[in-house]
Amino acid sequence: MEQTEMQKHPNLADLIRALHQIFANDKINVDEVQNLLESHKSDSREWLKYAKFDQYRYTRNLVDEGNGKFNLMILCWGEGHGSSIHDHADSHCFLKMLQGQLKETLFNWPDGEKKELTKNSEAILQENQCTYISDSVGLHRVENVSHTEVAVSLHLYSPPFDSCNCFDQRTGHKKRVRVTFSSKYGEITPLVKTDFQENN
Ligand SMILES: N[C@@H](CS(=O)O)C(=O)O
Ligand SMILES: [Fe+2]
Repeated sequence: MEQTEMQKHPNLADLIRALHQIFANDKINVDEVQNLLESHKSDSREWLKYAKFDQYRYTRNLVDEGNGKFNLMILCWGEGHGSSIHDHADSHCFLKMLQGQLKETLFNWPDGEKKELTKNSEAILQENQCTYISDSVGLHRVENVSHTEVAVSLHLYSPPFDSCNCFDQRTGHKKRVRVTFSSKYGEITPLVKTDFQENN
């Protein structure tokens, strides 16, 4: 069959349809999802309505609830915004860059009580790149280290979750936090409490 434009570079609507098909199966292939997300080329006209920035912290904006199988969301990172070191509640987590760059630092799970978390690796994620993490890979912190450019990323979590653990780098101490949405389907959600703390 001839390769259509949709198969090579699905637009956001095609991408969401394809994700629904993949996640209708119980067993998912991480490489397949990662390749699909990477094949999508970011077009800000498609996601601008979800991109709600906050002055003080990164925002989470729900795009699609994936038939209960996954949550797809757009995260908006102002200059210098970053997440705490956290896990992903036993879910698969795909992070695809839509605009700008983010620094991802991987940490190992705490090794015993009151010990500093050890860094595993760090990488700068470039526009359209897609990376994957799960609790079996480790913990991470994500930061927009730029002082002049914002960043926007697309995240897919399966199964969806509404809380995860944040970790203190120096002691390894963990704390359960709820994760919430600043907006859903392009509409601001009222009374959103902050969860992850600013790092910078
Ligand atoms: N996992 C984080 C974003 S990131 O730092 O990967 C969240 O869902 O808010
Ligand atoms: Fe994360």
